[in-house]
Amino acid sequence: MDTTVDLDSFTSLVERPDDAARRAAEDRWLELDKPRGGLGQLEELGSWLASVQGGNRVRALSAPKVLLFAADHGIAALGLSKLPADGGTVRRVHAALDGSAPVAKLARRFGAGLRVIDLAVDADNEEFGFEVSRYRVRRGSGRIDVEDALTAEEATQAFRIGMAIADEEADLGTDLVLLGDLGVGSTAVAAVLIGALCGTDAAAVCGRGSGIDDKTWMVKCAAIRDSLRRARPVLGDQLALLAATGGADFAAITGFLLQAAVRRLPVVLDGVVSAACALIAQRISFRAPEWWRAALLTGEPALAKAYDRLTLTPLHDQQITMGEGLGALLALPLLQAASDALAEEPFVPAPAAPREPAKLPTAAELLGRL
Ligand SMILES: Cc1cc2ncn([C@H]3O[C@H](COP(=O)(O)O)[C@@H](O)[C@H]3O)c2cc1C
Ligand SMILES: O=C(O)c1cccnc1
Repeated sequence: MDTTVDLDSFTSLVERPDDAARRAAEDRWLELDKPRGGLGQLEELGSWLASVQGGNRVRALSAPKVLLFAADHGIAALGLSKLPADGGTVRRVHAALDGSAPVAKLARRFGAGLRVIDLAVDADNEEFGFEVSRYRVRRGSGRIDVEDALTAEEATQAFRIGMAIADEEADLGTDLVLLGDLGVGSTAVAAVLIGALCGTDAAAVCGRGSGIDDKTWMVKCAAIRDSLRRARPVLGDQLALLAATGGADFAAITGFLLQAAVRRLPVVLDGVVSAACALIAQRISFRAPEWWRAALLTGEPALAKAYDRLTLTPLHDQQITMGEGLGALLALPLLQAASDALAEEPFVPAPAAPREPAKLPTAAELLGRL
């Protein structure tokens, strides 16, 4: 694999979504059998889908997929999460894989694929199998309040892996990505990146993450403060920033978001981790955010700041606070509804598995029971 990445190239490689397609969709809304504006915010959402799909026909979404980027973070060793630093991420990855995690149940419900990508979980290489861990960059990451999360080479490698995943998904025909992340301590790392990029202090970006108490919040806040000091000198260099105070998941998501925009693959962002990466990606390509939608606010103060900067408005407000792509996935029915309403070809669901016909009693049998 090439070991360098030309960030400047994204400025020209990322194009704008198709404005003519958006205008055609706006005209089509007016022709449909409904009052003007009758589908409310779904109309703007459908017009956005038209612009990212391009061309003159909106296609009903048929291959949405949740991508969960998983990694451990050295800073979790300070005890700033409700989940254990030792084994918490491993358990969440298993829950996503065995179908018990809420995101896995909902993905089945909504007909979305689910792919878990282990970038740096603190586990043996064999823990989750080849498909999940084939892109693993390292095991865990450095404690960003005192040392770099990654080496420069690892940051570049993770970034390129994210790009490769975007290419794989685009080539597979995935038509919408619901982005998620999984990792103990990740909200602290995201807060550092967003705090650094927005020029705020630690208290303004430190949230409750997995549901921490006041005492733990203070530990987390001090860790974010110390990490912010390490982030500021490298603010002008996105890969150096990802190496110093990010992680392999953050670097991969950033590369993924940019290459997804190059490949015209629309993405729904989830919580504060995807927002931190989106903010970094925006600094690399100012046009890229036009390919993304924000799913929700999770209560993390850093998330609201990031979406403000990105001028993205959350699609729903269900007060989900657990990450793992659940918020992004909950936005899927809205996007499906928008694309179904606008598409000229009706959506044809895959046939359900044949069922045994119900055996109802005959009238004579019923009478016989009386
Ligand atoms: C039972 C439980 C299940 C979870 N699943 C995801 N998270 C969430 O918590 C983590 C981020 O928060 P922090 O930065 O505080 O560690 C992520 O793994 C996120 O998915 C969970 C949290 C809890 C308590
Ligand atoms: O914003 C998030 O992604 C988030 C918030 C709380 C807990 N886990 C994740």
